[in-house]
Amino acid sequence: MAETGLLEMTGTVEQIIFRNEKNGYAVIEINNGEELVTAVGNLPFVGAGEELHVVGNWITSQNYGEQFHVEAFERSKPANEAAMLKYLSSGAVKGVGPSTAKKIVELFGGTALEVMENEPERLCSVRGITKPKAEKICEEVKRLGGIRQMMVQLGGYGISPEEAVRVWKYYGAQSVDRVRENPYCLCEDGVSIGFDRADRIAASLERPQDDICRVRAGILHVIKHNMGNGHTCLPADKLTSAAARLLGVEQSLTRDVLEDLKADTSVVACTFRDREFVFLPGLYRSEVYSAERIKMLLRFPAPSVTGVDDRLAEVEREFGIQYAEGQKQAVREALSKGILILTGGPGTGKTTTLNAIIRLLERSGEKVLLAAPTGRAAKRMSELTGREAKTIHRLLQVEWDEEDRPVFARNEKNLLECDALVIDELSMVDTALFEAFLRALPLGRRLILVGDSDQLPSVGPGNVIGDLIASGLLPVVQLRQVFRQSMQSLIVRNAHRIVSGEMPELDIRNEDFFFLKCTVPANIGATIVDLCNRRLPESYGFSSLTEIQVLSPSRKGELGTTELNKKLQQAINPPDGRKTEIRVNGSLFREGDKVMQVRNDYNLPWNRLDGSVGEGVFNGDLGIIQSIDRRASVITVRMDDRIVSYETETAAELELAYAMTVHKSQGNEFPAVVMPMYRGAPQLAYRNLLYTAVTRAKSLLILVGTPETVRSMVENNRKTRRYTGLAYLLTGGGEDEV
Ligand SMILES: Nc1ncnc2c1ncn2[C@@H]1O[C@H](COP(=O)(O)OP(=O)(O)OP(=O)(O)O)[C@@H](O)[C@H]1O
Repeated sequence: MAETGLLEMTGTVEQIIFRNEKNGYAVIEINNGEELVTAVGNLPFVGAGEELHVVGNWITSQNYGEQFHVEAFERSKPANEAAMLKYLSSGAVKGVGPSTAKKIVELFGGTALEVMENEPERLCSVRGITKPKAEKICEEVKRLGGIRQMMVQLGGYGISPEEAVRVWKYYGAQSVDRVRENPYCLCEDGVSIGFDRADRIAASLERPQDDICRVRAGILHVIKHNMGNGHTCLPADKLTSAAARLLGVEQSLTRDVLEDLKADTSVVACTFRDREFVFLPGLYRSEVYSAERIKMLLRFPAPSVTGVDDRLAEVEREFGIQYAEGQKQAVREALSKGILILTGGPGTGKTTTLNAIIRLLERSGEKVLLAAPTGRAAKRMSELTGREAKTIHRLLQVEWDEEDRPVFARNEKNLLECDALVIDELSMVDTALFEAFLRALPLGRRLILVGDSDQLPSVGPGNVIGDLIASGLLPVVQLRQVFRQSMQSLIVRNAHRIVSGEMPELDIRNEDFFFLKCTVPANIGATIVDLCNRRLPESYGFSSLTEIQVLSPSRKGELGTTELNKKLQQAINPPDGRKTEIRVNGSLFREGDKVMQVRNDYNLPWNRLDGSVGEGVFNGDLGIIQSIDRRASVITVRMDDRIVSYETETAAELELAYAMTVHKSQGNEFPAVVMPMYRGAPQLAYRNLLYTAVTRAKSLLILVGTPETVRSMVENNRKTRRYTGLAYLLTGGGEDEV
């Protein structure tokens, strides 16, 4: 069982010190006959009294000293009467408490488990155990036995105990049979073991390459993989050829199997302009719903507000501002039409325009709701409009089902109570979220969508803002004029140059945009670290932790966020005997580190310093690690005025955040941004990415690297092409469901 370099040990589990029920992580004490050993690792369903054979390594914990880190384990039933009593008293078998355990072991000794499993009627001789109770106990023991056996058997296929728990939840007692029959059942959404691993298991079972189950799973894998890249669908020809390449089979076979997938509605196909596109059913329904709902909103618009020009003149006087013609046009459209898309680059006055729109709508008695896709964007919207703005999820009163999928309490049956809904940062809204708020918006209400269509598209699948504009069906006002006040900023001027394909000015030395030429990657990294750790705090007074943000196009490589984070952590928050550290999923966290939440977790509880409590931490939320409790594996993070505790499982949602990818930075703004400019992955060297990075900086932007990299990004106008259906479905361009 042991692999090279690993140690083995056998003993009885004395007690469970800590256990995470969800992922099986546990801290236990093992008596190996000589001493009590603390062991940590993935030990699902392990109970006190069980005999364990563990394989792993000794590790030294700063707080707890030597611990045995378990990589793998095997278990056997409690070996003697004492172990049996310990096992049954521990509550491992539901319905059996310590006093019942004592009575059972007194009667049946070391054979208690066999009796419980095979002769439940004999249990009735124990006082207090009725026949139905005995049957229940028997079922529970069988279930536990089944889980153990399943874990051992699936372990033989390289499936970890944690993954085996997911398989069990999905397939129950049939788990092993299902995997043997069709290893690709592991790719189902609820199990989520990747296609590659399922394929290796299938190969070990000598399943042929052209096995239909394999081809089906391969096609679905290609679609899901592309969804991860933002597509909601794929052209059928591209899909079948990519799947054929992946699987090493003829395209004629993937074409045939695609027909089967269509026939049993595992996928949906649609023809747009003579080309067939393939969707997963959920995304197809989502785009169709959104297109139909938009058409309905256009057909049943909100009532027009009259006399806009006079009212606007009043607002101009109040705000002490002269609105430009484009802005006036936007206000007129917003008040006279049911839907408006307001778009424009930085400093073109979108927010200033929005403020007039909100003021005028409120004056005519409309109730206006404001929302944005991320917590940060909502916060910024609140600050700039002086009104409450929520995340879209919060607005729709999200809850999460067992599979962690969002379920919105606000929907077509429980509509939003408002006259107008304003959504900011539309470029970050993906297909599913767009559908969600359209479902909750009553007909006859106003919808104002604001965003910059040149920003990077949403992380999730879809190209909502692009498709809505491209459809030509909705009123769009594009603001182009940059106001003098904003023009003073070289960041804004250069952002506009970049978006129109011109080289930004790199030689100006006394404004807010600097370019530091550096041609060797190691020097670029060192310069960035020095800027963040010393030069910018000294010269500008920026805080390294909270005000300076390093952005990089990529996670990988010498100048990717992973490497930069290590270097920045070492410089800004170096190891210190007084600071506790912990390693989670290979990442080292230390007290005082800057971290980021990397996915939306609406159930994560927090408390404020003023004692108020709530839940929900969002993708992109930044914080500082306040304390680390290694024994309980808890990391406590302060995010603005909220304190959030992460346990081992949720800590996987944290990453170091001295550096973050440009994609992750969307919707955020930082006082100072520093970014490497060095040739990297060509698919990440493009104009929108540079534009998005530059527009994240409020007061200072420093690019470090080669002008050639800047040039190649500016010149590469490869708009990230996304295959989506919304624009076609809106224009009804001859779509035809197959
Ligand atoms: N009509 C106007 N006259 C004078 N100044 C204006 C006008 N409209 C906007 N501004 C000023 O231009 C600057 C940028 O405006 P605003 O913040 O509304 O732009 P934005 O498009 O929302 O920018 P960003 O996308 O960067 O947030 C602000 O300082 C604002 O006061």
